[in-house]
Amino acid sequence: MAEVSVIGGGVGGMVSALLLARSGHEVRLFEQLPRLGGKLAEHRRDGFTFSLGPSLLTLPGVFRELGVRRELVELRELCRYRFADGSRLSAHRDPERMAAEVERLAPGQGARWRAFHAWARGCLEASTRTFFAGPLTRPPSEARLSDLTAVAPGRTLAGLARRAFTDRRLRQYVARYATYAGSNPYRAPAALGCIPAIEHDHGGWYVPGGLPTLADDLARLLEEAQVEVRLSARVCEVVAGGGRVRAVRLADGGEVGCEVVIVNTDAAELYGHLLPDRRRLRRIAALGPSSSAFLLLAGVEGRTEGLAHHSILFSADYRAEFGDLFEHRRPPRDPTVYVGCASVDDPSQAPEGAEAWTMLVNVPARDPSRWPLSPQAYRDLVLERLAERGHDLSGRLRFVDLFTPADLRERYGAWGGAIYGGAYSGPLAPFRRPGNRGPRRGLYLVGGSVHPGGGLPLVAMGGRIVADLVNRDFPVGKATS
Ligand SMILES: Cc1cc2nc3c(=O)[nH]c(=O)nc-3n(C[C@H](O)[C@H](O)[C@H](O)COP(=O)(O)OP(=O)(O)OC[C@H]3O[C@@H](n4cnc5c(N)ncnc54)[C@H](O)[C@@H]3O)c2cc1C
Repeated sequence: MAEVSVIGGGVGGMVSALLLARSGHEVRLFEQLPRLGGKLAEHRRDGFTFSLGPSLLTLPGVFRELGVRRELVELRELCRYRFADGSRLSAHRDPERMAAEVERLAPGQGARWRAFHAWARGCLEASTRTFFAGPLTRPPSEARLSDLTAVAPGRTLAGLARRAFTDRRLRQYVARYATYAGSNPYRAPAALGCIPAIEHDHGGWYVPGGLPTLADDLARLLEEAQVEVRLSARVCEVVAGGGRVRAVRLADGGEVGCEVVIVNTDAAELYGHLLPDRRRLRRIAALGPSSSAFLLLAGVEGRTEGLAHHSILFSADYRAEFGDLFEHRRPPRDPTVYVGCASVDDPSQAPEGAEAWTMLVNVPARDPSRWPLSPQAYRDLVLERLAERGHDLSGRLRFVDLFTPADLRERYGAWGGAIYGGAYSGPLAPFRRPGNRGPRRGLYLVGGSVHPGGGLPLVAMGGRIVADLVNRDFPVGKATS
């Protein structure tokens, strides 16, 4: 049995704390904010509720296995896409309906979508046996030689899209999945193309009451497992000596001794401040930050005919958009806009006769004070683009609250406001991100900035990987000195 300190109450931190407490360790979790959940958070105003983070849940089985029993709503339409030429594509969950919809949009491409889906499924199966299965320190026992080729090594996601489809719009649809990892499709590995198989084979889900209620479920499970949760408790140092961790030091001056420290803050925050390590920090910097988000949270008067729960309104030139994001590091002049409206499926999210709209634009992980235009001016640009693409909200806005990269950085300690730590840039990027074991005995990392990556299911899988590592290194029932 070990005394375990978890720094950060995001999903990765909560899952590892839960599993280790269930294994019999003594677990304390320190969260700097007054609530658990990290980026899984909400914003409320005047009867409207908005998610500040996740809006789509995938692979819900990962949470059910932990004991989350909440009823979920499966979305039959995963997302509605609108392309710059005005054409639309409804991404149906059911693969056959999706293939028919692709054929309707672009005759001749339905069969190509089936082939692409079969490839994505193979890639997902290979990734599940290998990449998601463990800490990557040794080949997983289930791995097969063919898994190496199943993930299309050496190809970018945009390259994969070019091979899969001859229609420009469908290439944009595939490339879009890089943004699930905050990355540039023209640099990100093709393996991210497995995400459509996650959505079409396992579904996309909504959590009634809003996705952030999942954090409340996990908090209840932590209480049952007798994890000691300390809120508004910022850790400012990991104390190490003799090659192992010894304690965590709190900003209020207190120190708590422990044999195991699990870091759920960004890896850059660990190596930059909590346990400075310039070499490891340089390695993270070399990845370049993943993208951040600019959110417009709007209380909208009236109901919008035919609005989907999730919509993507694409830009005209994806290459230029990602050039703005990752090369010029400025908010895209012609951004793709995500519109989420949970009140389509859940009336509790907005007052009667109104809608809660979350509009998300990918922006660089950079302080808005260094943008070429102010957040207010960019807000107006986004609303203009939206109006051009068929959603004119003028006269319907009760309010628009903004959430910027500076908020992501200040609230959660996210590196420059990056959502997922380092970007997936280059074919080997997934293997160059920080691993789950730290450079001292008893030090582990979990969460969106480390292996296996960000997004709710992956950070939860990371929590399990880290709990397994700790259980192996500090078996319950054995002295661990
Ligand atoms: C706008 C947006 C949209 C997203 N959409 C989706 C989606 O649709 N689907 C999906 O699956 N995922 C989505 N994600 C990603 C998902 O939210 C994250 O990958 C996941 O929640 C991150 O979990 P984590 O374990 O890395 O912890 P985080 O959420 O990063 O939490 C880390 C915690 O550590 C705390 N902390 C930091 N430093 C300290 C310290 N020194 N002491 C104590 N506590 C500290 C922070 O306050 C925070 O609570 C989205 C994220 C964002 C921002």
